[in-house]
Amino acid sequence: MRALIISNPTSGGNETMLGEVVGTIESLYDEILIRKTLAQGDAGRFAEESGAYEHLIVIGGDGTLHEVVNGLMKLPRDERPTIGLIPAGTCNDFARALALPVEPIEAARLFKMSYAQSVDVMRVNERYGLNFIGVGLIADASRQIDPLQKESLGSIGYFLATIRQFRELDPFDVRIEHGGEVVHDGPVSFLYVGNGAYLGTVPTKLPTQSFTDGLVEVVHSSAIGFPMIRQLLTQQLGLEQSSQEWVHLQMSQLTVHLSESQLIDVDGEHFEAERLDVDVLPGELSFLVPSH
Ligand SMILES: Nc1ncnc2c1ncn2[C@@H]1O[C@H](COP(=O)(O)OP(=O)(O)OP(=O)(O)O)[C@@H](O)[C@H]1O
Repeated sequence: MRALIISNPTSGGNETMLGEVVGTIESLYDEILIRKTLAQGDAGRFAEESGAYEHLIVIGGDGTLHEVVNGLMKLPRDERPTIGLIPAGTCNDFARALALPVEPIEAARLFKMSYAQSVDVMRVNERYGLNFIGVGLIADASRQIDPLQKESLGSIGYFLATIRQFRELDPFDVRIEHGGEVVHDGPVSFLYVGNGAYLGTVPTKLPTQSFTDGLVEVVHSSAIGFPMIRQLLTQQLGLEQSSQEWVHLQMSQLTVHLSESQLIDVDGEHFEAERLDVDVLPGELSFLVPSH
C-alpha cells in the first residue's frame, strides 16, 4: 500500500513531530512520499496529484484540510485516496467531528486500528467544505480573530471574538430557498450551515448533526442584543436553542440570496458572495477513523 503525506510545517507540525508520525505509521505501508507545503495552494495541488496513492495523510489544521478537500474533489471519485488526518492546527474542527485524538502522535497510532468512513461534502458555489458555512456574526467573528490570539486562546478564540464583534453587528436580509420554495425571507444576525459538529473547537450541540446523513444543519437567528449574548455566554456557542427567534432546519440543498455581497466563511476561509448555492454531496470522501 502507498501513502502520500502532505505536511504543513506552519501548522505546528515541526520536523520532530513529522519524524514521529512517519515512525509510527511506516510499517503499514510499502512506500511513503512526504510533500511539505511551502505556500498557500500547495496542499490543494499536491492533493490533486494524489490519485496513485491509497492513503493521503494530511498533517495540518482545518485550513490545510480545506485545501486538500478542494484538490481531491477535482479527481474522479474512484481515484481519491482515503484521508488519514493528523491534527496539527489550532482548532482541528473536522478532526474533532471525526472523534480523532487531537494529539498528532495519538492520532497516528490509531491508523492501524482504523477503517475508512464515508463523509459528506458540502458544495458551496464552486468550492467545497466539510465543517461549516457561516454568514454574518460567524463569518465576521472568525475574520476578527488575530492569529496570535487564536494560538494563545485556542478553544475559545471564536467565542471571544464573537462577543467582541457583537456590538458592531447589524442584521442583514436573507432569503433561503429549498427545492424552489422560500423557507425564510427576512433579517437575520447570522446564518450557519453545518456538516461537521464543531465551530472553533466548540461543539455546536445540534442533536441531529451528522456528516453521513446527506443533510446539513441550517441555523439562523434574528435575535440580537442581550438575549443572544447571554445565550452565547451560557452555552459557549452551542447553537441548539429553544427560543422562537432561533430556527433550525435540515436540508440536502439550499440557495441563499443576500441583499448585497458580503463576507462568507467556509471552514475558516473567507470570500465575498451575494448568492450561495449549497448542495450536500453524500459520501464523496473517505477518512480513516478509529474502530472502537
Ligand atoms: N510553508 C508555508 N508557509 C506559510 N503558510 C503556509 C505554508 N504552507 C501552508 N500554508 C498556509 O497555511 C494555512 C493553513 O494552516 P492550518 O492548516 O494550520 O489552518 P488553520 O485554518 O489555521 O487551521 P486550524 O483552524 O485548525 O488551526 C493555509 O492558508 C496555507 O496556505
